[in-house]
Amino acid sequence: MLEAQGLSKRYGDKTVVNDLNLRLRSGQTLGLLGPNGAGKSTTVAMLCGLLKPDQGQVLLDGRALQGDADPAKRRIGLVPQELALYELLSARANLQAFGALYGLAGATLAERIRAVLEISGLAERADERVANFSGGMKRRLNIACALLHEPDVLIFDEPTVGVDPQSRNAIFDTLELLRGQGRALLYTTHYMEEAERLCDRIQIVDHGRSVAEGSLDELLAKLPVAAELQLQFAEATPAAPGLPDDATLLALPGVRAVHRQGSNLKLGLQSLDDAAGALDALRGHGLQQFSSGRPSLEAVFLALTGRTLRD
Ligand SMILES: Nc1ncnc2c1ncn2[C@@H]1O[C@H](COP(=O)(O)OP(=O)(O)OP(=O)(O)O)[C@@H](O)[C@H]1O
Repeated sequence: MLEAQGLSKRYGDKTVVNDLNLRLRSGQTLGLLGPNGAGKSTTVAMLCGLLKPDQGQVLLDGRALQGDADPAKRRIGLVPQELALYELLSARANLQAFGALYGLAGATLAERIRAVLEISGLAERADERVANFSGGMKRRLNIACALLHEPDVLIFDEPTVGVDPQSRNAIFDTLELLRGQGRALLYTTHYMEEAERLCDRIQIVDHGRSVAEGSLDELLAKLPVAAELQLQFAEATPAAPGLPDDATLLALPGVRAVHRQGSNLKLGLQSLDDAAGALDALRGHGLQQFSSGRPSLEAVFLALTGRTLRD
């Protein structure tokens, strides 16, 4: 539905978005996952026509968007990272103001306000001043504003930053509802757990470039290991008494990678079945706890960029 082709943006001599392609499909959530400063918000601004790309174009159903004044932009809803609300007005008055901006009025606007208050779980607080709302409630109202004009494409720029768990779950429910309605969703985040949980497809960006795109299973299939064993020791692992060195660990059946960080040791395994043998070799030595399972997106990011998402 919404497609970006070869988007690039430079600030001075720094290229912050570099030849980026992406595609949003109806009834699907695409996660744009990358560390702080990867270029996600800049990409979002270009997708919405708020920022002119230096190169590339944005297509909506195959037709190129012509910047900020293009009427087709009405089909796109943006939930910006920065809250854009009138603190001294009530939630309802905020929605009336945003609805008027979209050209909604009268009974249509009243019905849309009722519907989005319901979706965002704010119906009972509709007539309270926004200044009295928690951070999570403000976020939910921010989302409600973007839903007023029933856009086909919805873009969420890190909507859960600084949000309490209850509001975060309400936001996730809203995303699932919108996806079920056949809308195309883009969700930017630097929380890989959110990308894993919410997104049908995930595009990993780093330094403005797309480094991988696919479903979670497709991305995990890029890894040389199919499972991980994580162990925590009482002391930093180089000092733990008698703990085997990397070469010894790599000689164990199915062990393909060893990563040490502080008192944590992580083994990449060919299969989950190899976890028991590796664990036997590591018992004692001050082992405090362990867990095993399939690798996370973090492992994909590390394998592709040599860094962790939180570096
Ligand atoms: N107007 C601007 N002028 C100069 N540099 C900018 C401007 N806007 C963004 N940048 C730089 O571009 C890079 C990408 O920023 P952007 O906000 O797109 O990243 P992001 O992935 O959204 O990060 P975050 O998760 O922290 O919001 C950063 O290095 C940022 O400092």
